[in-house]
Amino acid sequence: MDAAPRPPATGKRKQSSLLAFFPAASTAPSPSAAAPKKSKTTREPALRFVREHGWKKVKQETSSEVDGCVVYEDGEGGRLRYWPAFLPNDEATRLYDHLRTSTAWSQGHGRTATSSPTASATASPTTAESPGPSYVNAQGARVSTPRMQKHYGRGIAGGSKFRCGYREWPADVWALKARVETAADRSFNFVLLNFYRDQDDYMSPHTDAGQFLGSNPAIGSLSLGAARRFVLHYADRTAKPAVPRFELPLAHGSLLVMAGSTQHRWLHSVPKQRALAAGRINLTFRFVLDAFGDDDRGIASQ
Ligand SMILES: O=C(O)CCC(=O)C(=O)O
Ligand SMILES: [Fe+2]
Repeated sequence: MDAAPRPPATGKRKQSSLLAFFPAASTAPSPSAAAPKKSKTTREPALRFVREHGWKKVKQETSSEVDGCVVYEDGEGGRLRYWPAFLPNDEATRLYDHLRTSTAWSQGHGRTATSSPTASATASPTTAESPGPSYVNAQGARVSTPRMQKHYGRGIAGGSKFRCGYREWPADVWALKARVETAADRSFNFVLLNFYRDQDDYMSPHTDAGQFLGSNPAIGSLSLGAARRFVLHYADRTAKPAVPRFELPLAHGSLLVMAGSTQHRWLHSVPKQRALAAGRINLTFRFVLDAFGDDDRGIASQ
């Protein structure tokens, strides 16, 4: 029996919370949900445009620390840096297998009603996933977050409507954080792990915004396992003639850093993807601002 049921396939879901995470109000780890499906982790060819609107490849970056970075800018202050092979293939495979089996994954519930993407991309947060009991979709059905999650690091409290307790970093994730910080040239104090068990798990269009992340947050996003489509949608859906869209397949062992004003104008998502032979784990490293952090290790540590 699958203890982590899928949301019902009730058609197209209206989207765009300002935060795509939130630590689950739930739940015991589910052995069946976290159980390996297959662990095929082949590296995809580097980078492919489906359509290119807005984002331009500006340069191939090399540094003494981490080579092989491709930089994209949207001309409006948004900046992506992508390392297709940030981790060696073997290491990425070991890490994927280890995190998949050793993490006490839980499945979140709860996303408040959404507002229009155009408004949400620029206004203060009015919508977000929250640790409520369930998410009521456009068809009125109650569904669970369509992936498994875990967070480590800084608690979020102190006035934010998003709350979670401090959770101790496992040594391997802490070590990874240091490497991502070196590449991104930023400090991080929080990580969210998303486990997409198979082709039916996904993440809806959203921005990684919220007062507790500051106005131009840098997000370090490390991918392990099956390459999934990472789609950026221009948040202004009234834009003519077409909604600009940019797409990267995030490769096994790759690192993507979103920075500058990216979160103001672009929604991102990981859609369902047919014919996938494996799961995927993504770690998004963030920096939670002091005013919203809560280091009281007694709070909601799980
Ligand atoms: O899985 C991914 O690549 C995206 C994760 C993400 O957008 C998030 O955690 O906010
Ligand atoms: Fe996100």
